[in-house]
Amino acid sequence: MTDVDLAIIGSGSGNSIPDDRFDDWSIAIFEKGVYGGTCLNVGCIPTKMYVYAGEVAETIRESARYGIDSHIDDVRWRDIVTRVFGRIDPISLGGQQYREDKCDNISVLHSHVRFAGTTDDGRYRLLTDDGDEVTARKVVIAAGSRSFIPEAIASGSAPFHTNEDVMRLASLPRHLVIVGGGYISAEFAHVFASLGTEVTIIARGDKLLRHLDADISDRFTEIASKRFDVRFNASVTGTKIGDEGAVVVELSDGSSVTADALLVATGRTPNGDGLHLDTIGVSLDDAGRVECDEFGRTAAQNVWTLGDVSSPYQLKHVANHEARVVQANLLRDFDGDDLDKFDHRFVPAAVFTHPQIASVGLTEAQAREQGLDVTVKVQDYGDVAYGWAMEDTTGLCKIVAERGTGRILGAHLIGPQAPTVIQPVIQAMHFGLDATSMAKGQYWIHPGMPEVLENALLGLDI
Ligand SMILES: Cc1cc2nc3c(=O)[nH]c(=O)nc-3n(C[C@H](O)[C@H](O)[C@H](O)COP(=O)(O)OP(=O)(O)OC[C@H]3O[C@@H](n4cnc5c(N)ncnc54)[C@H](O)[C@@H]3O)c2cc1C
Ligand SMILES: NC(=O)c1ccc[n+]([C@@H]2O[C@H](COP(=O)([O-])OP(=O)(O)OC[C@H]3O[C@@H](n4cnc5c(N)ncnc54)[C@H](O)[C@@H]3O)[C@@H](O)[C@H]2O)c1
Repeated sequence: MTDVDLAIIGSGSGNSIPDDRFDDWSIAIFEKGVYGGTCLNVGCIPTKMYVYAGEVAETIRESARYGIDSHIDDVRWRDIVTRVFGRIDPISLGGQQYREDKCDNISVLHSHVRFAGTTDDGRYRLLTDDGDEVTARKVVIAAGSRSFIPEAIASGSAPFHTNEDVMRLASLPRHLVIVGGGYISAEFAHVFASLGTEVTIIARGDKLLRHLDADISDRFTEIASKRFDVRFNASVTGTKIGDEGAVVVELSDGSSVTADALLVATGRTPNGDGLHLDTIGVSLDDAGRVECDEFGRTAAQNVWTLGDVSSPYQLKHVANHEARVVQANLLRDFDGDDLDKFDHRFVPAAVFTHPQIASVGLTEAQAREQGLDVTVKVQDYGDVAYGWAMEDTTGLCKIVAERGTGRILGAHLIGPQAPTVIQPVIQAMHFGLDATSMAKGQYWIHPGMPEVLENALLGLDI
């Protein structure tokens, strides 16, 4: 049995907690999977490397519009896979080796771990599947989330993929069917279609990216419906293996889709259910998240949590922010009155599909539901100089603000570089800058794409 000052469950954002302020703490990091967690290995980073390859392919395809004739000779899938993971795998391994070989105060245990109550002197008992027992004075639960697989697919006979393995397929599928109409679906549909795969999306509702502002989800749904075969209002009732190993996905309307591969992108389940949290008096909420307060404290003394396992926002920038808060709080008293708080006021998000999408704050519908006096301006990308130069016909920027005060309530963009273009609005909201001051109180580089923001702000009826 080993005794440590701090146990960290999960090497994603949890791995960023031990810095030099913790050099005299003994620390155990538990990781049952690949070191570095979801974002690095099977999430944000590799997906965006594929998205970039997809963007290059799309640029070539669209080049004739600008008087440049070009064509794609070949898509070397194996080389794309090698480029992506040839860069990522060494980073994961390097991070693991740094903790194992260079941090004398840290041990890494490569196993699933769970709680087993407390010792007589109040230390937390942690048992690994490998048979190790560790006791800890403080614990950080940073165990992330996993793909949710609908029962009809889990119990079907056809093989399926998730984000864990779809980026390492042996060859580029000719036809990919994706179940789900959210983030992961929108990003992978773009990637695979760009590289030449025929894509079918199975969506439960009548729109894609339904959680976004209606103008954005409507626009994306319209664009995606032209690019992919989208089956709306359809659920999967079963799967089977067809001729020559094909995947057959059976739908609630009696139809079926036959493809080479099936990708499941139907949300992510927090991993708190595998931790035996009842043994330390910590509960999961109705969504399966580890319950905590705004400081990251669970109901158990000196047990903290952060990221996908407990957060309503399954986003890396949120997990990282929460890790910084918990890191600062670990160095203080659990019951102190000087703890840092999670700041979830204006959490931005982006979907790296085509066109790119970014949003922050309230949708127009949410602002109206709150009874606010709302003013809205939708500005087309094509009406500002750079969007016009690109001959953009689909991009839009929507700003939602409060009439009278000019308080910015939300911003929603679909169009080239939307996740970059939106950043000044995120900053304005965080620092309390109103729409008029933001529009008129600074220069906007002409003819830069952020002029789409300037014009939207100026167009508000405040
Ligand atoms: C395909 C995809 C693309 C994404 N793209 C983006 C993006 O572009 N931008 C963005 O902001 N977010 C993105 N996300 C979300 C982002 O990856 C997550 O929000 C983030 O990685 C969560 O970090 P975390 O530290 O909470 O969990 P993780 O990084 O998942 O780390 C948790 C770790 O805990 C380990 N673990 C779990 N249970 C145990 C246990 N009992 N014992 C031992 N180890 C355990 C797991 O193996 C895992 O490695 C994406 C997610 C996916 C799936
Ligand atoms: N760019 C990014 O920041 C990024 C990219 C990818 C993933 N992520 C994170 O990962 C999370 C998970 O992504 P996701 O796309 O899996 O989830 P999601 O919540 O974005 O979308 C899930 C989709 O699956 C559908 N669905 C849910 N249950 C279903 C069922 N039983 N049968 C059929 N359809 C069902 C939903 O209606 C929805 O369309 C996201 O919520 C996001 O937080 C972020």
